[in-house]
Amino acid sequence: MSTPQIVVHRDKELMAQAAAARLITRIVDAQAARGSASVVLTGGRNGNGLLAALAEAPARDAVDWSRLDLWWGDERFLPEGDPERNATQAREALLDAVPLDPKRVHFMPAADGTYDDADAAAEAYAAELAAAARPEDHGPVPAFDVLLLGVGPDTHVASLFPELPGVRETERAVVGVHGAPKPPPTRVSLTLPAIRAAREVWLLAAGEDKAGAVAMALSGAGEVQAPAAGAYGSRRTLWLLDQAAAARLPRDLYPPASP
Ligand SMILES: O=C(O)[C@H](O)[C@@H](O)[C@H](O)[C@H](O)COP(=O)(O)O
Repeated sequence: MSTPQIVVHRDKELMAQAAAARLITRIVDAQAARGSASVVLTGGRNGNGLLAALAEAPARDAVDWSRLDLWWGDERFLPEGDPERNATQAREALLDAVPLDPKRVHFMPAADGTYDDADAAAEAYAAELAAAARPEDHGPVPAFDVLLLGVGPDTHVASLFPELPGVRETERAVVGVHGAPKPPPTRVSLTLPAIRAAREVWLLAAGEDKAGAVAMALSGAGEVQAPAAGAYGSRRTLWLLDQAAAARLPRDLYPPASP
């Protein structure tokens, strides 16, 4: 478990641009060290804002897109191409604009009849993750280089909501989620143990409606009540915030924001 580091940016646009620059560097470094890199994407405005900023970043061509594995932290269990699917939004923000290897883009299953329900889809995704894990990963999912998470105003991350069964899961890597308070209600999500297999976990939050959630998760709350508190990487846990989302954090937790 790594102690959270907090970085506060002036506003959400700067936060997205700085996170995109940071992600480019991390991918390039991982590709230089090991030949490829793996990133887990999140849904939501801030995750998509990061992808859109990456699409605009001049340094994006430093990434070898054909040697990047992409996974998802969660997905809304809807038909392929639905505008509310995280995959559809990620395609629009970035993925359709860069030369990825389709074999390395691991979409979560869609509600297209292949799987009976979100639980069966979750099981299939867990099998895909297990097949990609190498012995040195020491577990049923790969040791992702960077796993991105948006933080909800109720402290949810991926589709792990406070007090729902998903956040209590300790065995399975992926679960079907039913009755999510954020629509749509049926989803597929990585669990906390799968999230914690990542080398680096980056949590993104912007806006005043996130200030309470950020303060709660970083002030010692339990992960069942505050799922974001249980999201950390084996080497690094980074909270990337704008000033509004950081407003209720004790000032001694982070250095002043850039002007
Ligand atoms: O499928 C989803 O909705 C997400 O993966 C979810 O966990 C999201 O990241 C948070 O709700 C934050 O969303 P915002 O960045 O839009 O606030």
